[in-house]
Order: sequence, then structure tokens, then C-alpha cells
Amino acid sequence: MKLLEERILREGQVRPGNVLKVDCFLNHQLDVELLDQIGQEFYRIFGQDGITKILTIEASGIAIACMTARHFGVPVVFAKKAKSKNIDGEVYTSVVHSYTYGKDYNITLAKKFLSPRDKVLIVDDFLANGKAMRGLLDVCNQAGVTVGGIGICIEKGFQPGGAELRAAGYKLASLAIVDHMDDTSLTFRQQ
Ligand SMILES: O=P(O)(O)OC[C@H]1O[C@H](OP(=O)(O)OP(=O)(O)O)[C@H](O)[C@@H]1O
Ligand SMILES: O=c1[nH]c(=O)c2nc[nH]c2[nH]1
Repeated sequence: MKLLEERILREGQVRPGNVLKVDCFLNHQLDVELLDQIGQEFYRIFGQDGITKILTIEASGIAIACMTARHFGVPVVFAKKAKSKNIDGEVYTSVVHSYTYGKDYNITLAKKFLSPRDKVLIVDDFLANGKAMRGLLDVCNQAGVTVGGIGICIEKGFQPGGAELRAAGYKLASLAIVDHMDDTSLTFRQQ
């Protein structure tokens, strides 16, 4: 997606530890117009696939999921990382290692929000080692839902998550794939 690639080139910063900082527009301060166009692009790619729910993980996926759901006209449900007294009934759980926080989380999602009749589109801001996605897929598997697709804003193509998901046969669309980045340059995969 040209618009997203241009924005990454203009405002992204490469930080130690292979971290691409895009907090000016994607995952801290939010450019809602850009997010809306991202949602529209996911709808172009997955709109005919019978999606009944958008699934993501807190925190950074939520805004993207909401803007995407506006185009699909379906609900958003997100996996929670924090333990909460506000979650009742039975829950699906899985363990996720957070890339940026460098620690493991138990994620939870109330069972009542996913049913085997659902076909979900999973969205997130980043795909790196694929740990967050594996946790979400584990929850989907426990719930017996069909995974209709995976929509990612920025995939770091030099880390293994994307290749593993494609090899597993998922319909994965990454709107920008960074194949290389360092202090002086950043290149995208031609798609
Ligand atoms: O493919 P992975 O290696 O799992 O990396 C991608 C995940 O890492 C980030 O989440 P993070 O744990 O940093 O939390 P945040 O959503 O609160 O920013 C990002 O939002 C993805 O969910
Ligand atoms: O803002 C972010 N930048 C990254 O490089 C990254 N990798 C996983 N999750 C990430 N979030």
C-alpha cells in the first residue's frame, strides 16, 4: 500500500533491536484517516470472504480493527493481555511473548464472543516473529472458528512470522513488508 509505505519512509525511525518506530501515526498517536484507508484496503482484499468478526490483540491492534470493522459492518473482539476483574464466565487463554515488552503474557478472550459459526479476519499493526498471531490462532483453534484471513499493516519480512504463516496456508495480506532496515536505509518488498 503506497500510502503506508510513503508514511513509513517519511516518519518511521529504526531503533536498536530491529524495532521500527511508527508511533507518530500507527500505534501511539493515530492518524485516523490513514487507518480508515487501511481498513478500506483490508475490505478490498477480504471483503468477499464471508467475514463475520474482526479479531485482534490489545493494545495496538484495536484501533486498526475498529476502522476495518467499519468497512465490513461486523463486530470487533480483542484478546486481553491484562488480568481483569471485568471478565466473567469462561475464557480461552494462550501465552504470548511480547516483542516490544520482552515478556510473556497470558491472553484471554471470553468464550461467548467466538462461535464455530464465525469466520474471522485477524488484524494487527505488526507481524515480526509471529508470537502474537500464534496466540490468536491458538484461541481461534480452541473456539473452532474459521480463520478467513490475516491482515497486517507492517510485516518485518526479515523476521520469520510472515513466512511461517504463508507456509501454513493462511491468506495473509501485509500492506507493507519491510525487507531490510538500518539507520540509513529501509527497503520494501515489491508485491
Ligand atoms: O509478531 P510478533 O513478534 O508477535 O510481534 C508483533 C506484535 O508485537 C506488538 O505487540 P506488543 O506486544 O508490542 O504490544 P502492543 O500491542 O501493546 O504495542 C504488535 O502490536 C504485535 O501484536
Ligand atoms: O512499534 C513496533 N515496532 C516494531 O518493530 C515491532 N515489532 C513487533 N511489534 C512492533 N511494534
